[in-house]
Amino acid sequence: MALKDSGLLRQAARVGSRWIYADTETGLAVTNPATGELIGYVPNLGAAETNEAIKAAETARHAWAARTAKERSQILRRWYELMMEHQDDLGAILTAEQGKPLTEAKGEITYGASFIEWFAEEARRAYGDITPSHAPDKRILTVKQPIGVVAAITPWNFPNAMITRKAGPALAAGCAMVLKPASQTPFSAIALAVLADRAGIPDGLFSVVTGSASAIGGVMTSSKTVRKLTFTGSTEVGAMLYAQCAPTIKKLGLELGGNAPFIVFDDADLDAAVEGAVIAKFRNNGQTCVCANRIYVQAGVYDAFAEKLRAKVADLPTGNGFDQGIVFGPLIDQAAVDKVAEHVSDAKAKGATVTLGGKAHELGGTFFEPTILTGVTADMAVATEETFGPVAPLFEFETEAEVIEAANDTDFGLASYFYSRDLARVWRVSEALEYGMVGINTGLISTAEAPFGGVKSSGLGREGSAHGLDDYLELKYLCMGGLTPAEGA
Ligand SMILES: NC(=O)C1=CN([C@@H]2O[C@H](COP(=O)(O)OP(=O)(O)OC[C@H]3O[C@@H](n4cnc5c(N)ncnc54)[C@H](OP(=O)(O)O)[C@@H]3O)[C@@H](O)[C@H]2O)C=CC1
Ligand SMILES: O=C(O)CCCC(=O)O
Repeated sequence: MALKDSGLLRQAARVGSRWIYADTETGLAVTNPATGELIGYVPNLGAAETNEAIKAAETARHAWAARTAKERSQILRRWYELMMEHQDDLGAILTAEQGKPLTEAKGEITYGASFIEWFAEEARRAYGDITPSHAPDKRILTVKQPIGVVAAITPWNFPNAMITRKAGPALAAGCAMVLKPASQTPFSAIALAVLADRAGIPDGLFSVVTGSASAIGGVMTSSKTVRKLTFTGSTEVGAMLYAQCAPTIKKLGLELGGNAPFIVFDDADLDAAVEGAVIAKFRNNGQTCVCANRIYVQAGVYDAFAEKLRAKVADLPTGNGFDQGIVFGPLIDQAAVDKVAEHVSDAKAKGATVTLGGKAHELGGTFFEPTILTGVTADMAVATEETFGPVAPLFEFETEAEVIEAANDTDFGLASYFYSRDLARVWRVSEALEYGMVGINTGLISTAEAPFGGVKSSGLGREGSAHGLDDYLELKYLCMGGLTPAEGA
């Protein structure tokens, strides 16, 4: 891969103060999902190296937390600037290992960098407070302190931004982080560690350990030194990690699966709803936890919406993410293709109609045709399971009450969306949806300024926004006694 700065593609893991290089015999191969070509190797590390990284983090964190918030802020700011300076190379590495089109990959770098920028600013705002006291000789103070060593496990769908959304607040708060990136996309994480070094982030403060998920995760979850685990990925693995963390009573941040409803009411601006559905459904080829998974359209506009969406999506090209103008890249792997194909065939078998796509793409590999299904009903797998692929299932509904009940009838509660121009309905529906996030007349809700997170099986905690910093801080209450009341009081 031709990069402007070839040092960013490093076939090595960052463990404490050292880089451990991969060899081709024992290393893990990383391939391009669009072509199957080998990109390189990362070391296959396990328990010993994870312990080493945790120890280094525990050592590094004290001096880091003792710096002024402004000093931490300036170093994080430098990290952000380096990410932006190297946006082209970081985008190219991301497209090579993840598959998303280059423009979208560079967009993810801007998005990822924005978390470092935001938390560089928030570092200086970890305010405590003073509460009116219950006794004349006492004062009640609250201070916020860094939680300590944080372990992070991140997925392949956003190989940059899901890391910075965690590392930004952790380091801003004064914590140290040990990260295990997804095995399919480790080079984006490693490039971040290279830039962290260049930005002056001290040794041990941000380790990237590649290798066996169960060995690394086992040490992270059982370590008494690790005080918080932050994870983005499947609900199944998240629940397992939650259980593994129980004996050491860690704080947990879990960003898990979703089953987002996208509701179009009769009174919606239909063209805007179609634009929003394209973004909410097909961003990253349907491989995000906030992707619209169920599209509910009111009976009066169902046919018109279905046709407008079909016409719009039919024009969007699929191919290698490095080719000009591509909108849909490959899916991450064959398992993803199989799941998408299963959901389509299950829906067809139960009576749905395929109005666009519906099968593996003629390009072969892990490419799948963007697909639209009409006549979809609640008994189909697409209604209850996250497809994580480019399938838009359109359900028809009659009343607001009916669609709210259907939208909430799921174990998940991450993102939801609806389109309406009726102000009273906007409030009613916003309040009735049992979700952590609601997009109202928009299909794109993600930004560093907003609290990202879910309820129910979609997880715990919030990332981004001012609340995102609090997830890496502990509240400490200071009760100051023995204060002599003023004479005569
Ligand atoms: N909420 C979200 O954003 C995401 C949701 N998903 C959902 O999950 C499905 C499966 O995707 P998948 O990539 O397998 O997601 P996983 O949850 O398996 O992977 C996410 C991360 O967890 C790690 N991991 C896996 N098993 C363990 C373990 N036993 N202990 C510690 N860490 C572990 C993975 O490591 P490794 O890569 O080494 O296996 C990866 O870093 C998708 O189809 C989608 O539905 C997937 C990705 C993101
Ligand atoms: O899929 C995810 O895990 C996160 C979605 C990306 C975003 O919108 O921030």
